[in-house]
Amino acid sequence: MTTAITADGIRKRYGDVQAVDGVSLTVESGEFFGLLGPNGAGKTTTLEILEGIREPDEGRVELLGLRPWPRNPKLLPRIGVQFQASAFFDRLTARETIRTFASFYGIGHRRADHWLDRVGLSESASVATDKMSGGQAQRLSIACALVHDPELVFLDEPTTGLDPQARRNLWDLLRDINAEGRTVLLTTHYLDEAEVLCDRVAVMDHGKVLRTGAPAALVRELDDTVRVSVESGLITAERARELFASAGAEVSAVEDNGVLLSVATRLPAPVLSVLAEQNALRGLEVRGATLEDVFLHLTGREYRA
Ligand SMILES: Nc1ncnc2c1ncn2[C@@H]1O[C@H](COP(=O)(O)OP(=O)(O)OP(=O)(O)O)[C@@H](O)[C@H]1O
Repeated sequence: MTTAITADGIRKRYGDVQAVDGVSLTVESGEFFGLLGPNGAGKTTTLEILEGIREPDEGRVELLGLRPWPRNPKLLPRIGVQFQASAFFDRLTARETIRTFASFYGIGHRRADHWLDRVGLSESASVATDKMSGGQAQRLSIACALVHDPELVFLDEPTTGLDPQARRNLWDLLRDINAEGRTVLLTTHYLDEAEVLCDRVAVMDHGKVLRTGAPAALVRELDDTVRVSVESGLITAERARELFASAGAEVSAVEDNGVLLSVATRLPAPVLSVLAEQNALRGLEVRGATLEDVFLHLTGREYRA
């Protein structure tokens, strides 16, 4: 495998805020890689530095073996950067927009229209960009990033604000783009999105990468904790702790957030017996660890997108 992106010790400060604080990562060619973290974690700043549109205070970046900063004209045809939908010209239609982007690369109308079709916008080609739905605008912005067939694609929170169906449709499109051999680097604050799409993720918080790995591997490192939850109000957390202790049920946490009483344990059977004896099983859910638990474990706090 060849390396598509290398970042070594990148840092960026805005006034008092250390937005990126020593990020190093490597993305292999063909990988679907996610920068994952809550709002303000430093994902967008990291992405902009990787893309070569923002200069880091420190550190070194290589894309496809080349330095992206200062702007490198040899690199531009090989990378695709998704702009936020708000950057479109309001009065242009979807077709005029993609043809405009295509013209920057000397690409003709046929190829531009092909990309409209690829993202499912052929039928909305005559709609002005300011009249498009959020999902349509996101798909158009992705088509504009891909119109010159780049081998490396950067996407900044491509599904934010979309309804669940529109998100799933976009996931299919992103998977196809990657399956064609393109390297994809995306930022997201959705844990489920990272879990479903990414070969590997870098979990970020406060400008640092806390851990990098395949989502499933990060979850496995947690040693298979299972979360058992029931409706809140059936039994207090304090009483539950006492009963688990006297029944010899090993639990690592019992929390009540007012909606659910959740128990983290590696052995769910005795926990379930205790709850059953107390007639406290209403709303029962048992689930294995997820990336949410990985974040909790790495930062000591609940994930808030
Ligand atoms: N141009 C800027 N000037 C000053 N501070 C900034 C600027 N851009 C970002 N920041 C700050 O830097 C930190 C990291 O922001 P960044 O946008 O990189 O994070 P993020 O993880 O992408 O968050 P979000 O999901 O909200 O976009 C935040 O505290 C943010 O307020």
